[in-house]
Amino acid sequence: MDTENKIQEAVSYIREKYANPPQIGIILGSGFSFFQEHLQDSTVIAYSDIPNFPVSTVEGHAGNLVMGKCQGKELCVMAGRFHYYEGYTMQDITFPVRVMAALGIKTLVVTNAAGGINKSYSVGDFVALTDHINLLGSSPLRGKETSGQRFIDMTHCYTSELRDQAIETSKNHDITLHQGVYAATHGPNFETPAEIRMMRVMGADLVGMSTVPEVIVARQLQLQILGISCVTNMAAGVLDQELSHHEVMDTMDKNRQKFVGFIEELIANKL
Ligand SMILES: O=P(O)(O)O[C@H]1O[C@H](CO)[C@@H](O)[C@H]1O
Ligand code: HPA
Repeated sequence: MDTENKIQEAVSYIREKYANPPQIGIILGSGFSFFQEHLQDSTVIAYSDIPNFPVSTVEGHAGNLVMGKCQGKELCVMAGRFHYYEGYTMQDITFPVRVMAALGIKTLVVTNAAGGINKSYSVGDFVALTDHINLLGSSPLRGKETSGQRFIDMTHCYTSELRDQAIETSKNHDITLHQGVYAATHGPNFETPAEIRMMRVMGADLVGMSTVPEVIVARQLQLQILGISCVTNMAAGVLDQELSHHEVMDTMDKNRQKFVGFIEELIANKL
């Protein structure tokens, strides 16, 4: 079956469960899954039930597509994302973005947990992405079968109006929101201090193991894109301490309330 038919199969299944077309898609990063509880009149659909969907294998990624309302808007929330390091292909991990676009979203909010490379950042800060560096070694648009345009422009990938609105909104909340460049690495091992020094020279402010494939496909589909990272730890070698997924989850847990107020206001007024 080709990609377009697979997308239509998934869309039909989701529409049977929840008829209202979503306006906004949100991908929740590691530890962000709690946000699904903030949707009203929601329908939770397990990824394992959706035709052609991959399933989550990472702690902190629930593995549900949650359709529902938030601040009067219709949302499609991915509580759990897919990473290249889980062994999926680039096409697999970005398939849900194609499905959300086919369901009708016009805006995609991509969140993630990331390591802070920029030494002016602190653990618990948030960052609105201005750009990214793809160190994954591949693109989700690679392949003989082209689903959509192949040579897409990446100059204005992250929508500046959405970023400006996020910065404005952050002023009403007890959060620090920087602007920065996200470097995506293959993972799943964390980086070495030497790799982090290299990424700093390249111009990266943050590092993580996701987001970029989803953003490339969202850009191909001409969605408006807002990328928000939580600095869950300082990147390897910045501090004299080892990194762990436990620390990543712990930081997200401590900062979840701040994030909810901020994102809800953004959804209500700006997205
Ligand atoms: O990017 P998200 O999914 O938020 O998760 C980040 O946190 C995990 C490492 O702790 C990695 O999967 C990294 O990419
Ligand atoms: N490196 C890569 N991915 C991450 C990190 C990190 O330091 N923190 C959270 N996700």
